[in-house]
Amino acid sequence: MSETQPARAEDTDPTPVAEPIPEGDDGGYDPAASSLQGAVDSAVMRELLAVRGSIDNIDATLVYLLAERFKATQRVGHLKARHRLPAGDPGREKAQIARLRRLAEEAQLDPAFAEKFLNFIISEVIRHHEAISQNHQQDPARQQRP
Ligand SMILES: C=C(O[C@@H]1C=C(C(=O)O)C=C[C@H]1O)C(=O)O
Repeated sequence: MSETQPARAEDTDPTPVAEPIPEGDDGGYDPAASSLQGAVDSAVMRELLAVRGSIDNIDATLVYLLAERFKATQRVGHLKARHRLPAGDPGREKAQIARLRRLAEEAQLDPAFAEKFLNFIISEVIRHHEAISQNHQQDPARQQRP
């Protein structure tokens, strides 16, 4: 950059930018990995792999969705820690579970599974909130506001 040119945003912006993932770099993931390779008819294998392509897309979406959900619940955790609120909120959970069970029924998903899945996530969230609260009590000044 010459002395006379104004600084560009990319020269001055301190926000770290993630390295772009090179196209086609799937971390060595083999979508055709299977213990059935060679043991099933090739047409059946082709159909299986085609459906598995959709499953892979759905699983990737689930990871992104969960990452966003945990970002949101981390914010709730910091808010609760700052205001000394309890990690869990059973009243809220009861309402969420009833709602998700209804949605699951509409979507032809087993409502018992939907409830188990939500409870599994919530228990992890509560664990995070307890840790955030402990850290906050030990060192309130170090708590960042995400
Ligand atoms: C995220 C919260 O904290 C806990 C986790 C919840 C969740 O993961 O949905 C719901 C209620 C709380 O037990 C909250 O209070 O909103």
